[in-house]
Amino acid sequence: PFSFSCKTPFSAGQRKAGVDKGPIHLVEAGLVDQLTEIGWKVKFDGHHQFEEVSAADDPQIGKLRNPRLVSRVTEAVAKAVGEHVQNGELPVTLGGDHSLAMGTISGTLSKYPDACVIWVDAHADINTPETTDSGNIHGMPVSFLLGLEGTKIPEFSWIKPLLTPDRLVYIGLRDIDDGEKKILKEHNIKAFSMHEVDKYGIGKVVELALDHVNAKRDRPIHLSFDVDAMDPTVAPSTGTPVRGGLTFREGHYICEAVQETGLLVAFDLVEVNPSLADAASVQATVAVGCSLVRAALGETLL
Ligand SMILES: N[C@](CCCC[B-](O)(O)O)(CCN1CCCCC1)C(=O)O
Ligand SMILES: [Mn+2]
Ligand SMILES: [Mn+2]
Repeated sequence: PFSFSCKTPFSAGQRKAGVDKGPIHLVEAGLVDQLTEIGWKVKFDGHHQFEEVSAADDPQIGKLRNPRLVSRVTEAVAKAVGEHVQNGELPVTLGGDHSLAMGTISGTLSKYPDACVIWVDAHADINTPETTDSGNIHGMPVSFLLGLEGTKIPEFSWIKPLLTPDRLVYIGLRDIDDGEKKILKEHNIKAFSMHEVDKYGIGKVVELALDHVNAKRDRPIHLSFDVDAMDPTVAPSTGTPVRGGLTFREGHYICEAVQETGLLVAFDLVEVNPSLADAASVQATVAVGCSLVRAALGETLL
C-alpha cells in the first residue's frame, strides 16, 4: 500500500506563531519510519515551502486575515493531494492550521466526488466571512467547501464546492459560535458533540456517524482530525484548546474504526502547535499526533 506524507507547515489561517512548525516535529518524532514499520511505503515529499505573500500585499478582505496567502497555499495543497489520490496513494497531510483542509478535501473530491468527510474537532470550522468573529480562516474551511453564502469571493474562486451537507459529519464538538450553530441547524448537518460521546459512548457514535454519511459503507472517507478535539490534558500544545475533550482512547478509537472500514482515502492531522507549551507538553502532543496517524493507517492493539 502506498501512503504519502505531505508536511504542510502552514499558519496563516490563524494568528498564533508556531503551528507551521507542527509537521517538522511529527516527522522528527519518527513518523515516516513508524508508518513504514506498519507496512506502508511512505513517499515523503518534504516540507512544502510556499512562496510567502508579504502581509503588505495581502490586506484583509472584510474580516478575512491573510486571504491571498491562505488561498494560494490551500490551492497548492489541493493540487498536491489531488495528484497523490490520482496515483492511488493515501495522502496524510500534517498541519499546520485547519484552513489546509480546504485544500486537502478539495484534492480528495477531485478523484472521489462522492467521498464523505468525518471532521473530528472541538470546533465546527464552519464560519463564513460574514459570521466569523476572529477573521481567522482556520475557523471557516467547511463553509468554503460547502460553498455557503458569502464564500464565493474572487480570491477563492479555485474552490469547487463539491461537498454537500449530507456527506459531512462531526465528532467531538464543544465550542461552536452562535453563527455556526445556526448554519448547522439550517443545513441539517449531523454533529456528535461531546454530549453525544458521553451519552452513547465513542463506539456507538462512530457507528451512527458512519451510518449517517456512509450507510452502505461504500463511500470513500476523508478523515480530517484536529488535534484540539482531544482533551487538552492529552494534547495541550494546540492553538485553541477547549476542556472536556476526547480521551486518548476515544481519539484512537475513531481512527481505528475508520481504518477498519477499509474506506479511508485521505487523512489530515492538524493544529499541533509546538510553540505554545513547555517541552514536555509539546512532546506529549507530538507523540499523540503520531499515534493517531498510525491508528488511522492501520496500527492495531492486537
Ligand atoms: N470559531 C473560532 C475558532 C476556530 C478554531 C479553528 B480550529 O478548529 O481549526 O482550531 C473561535 C471564534 N471565537 C474566538 C473568541 C471567543 C468566541 C469564539 C473562530 O475563530 O472562528
Ligand atoms: Mn479545526
Ligand atoms: Mn479545533
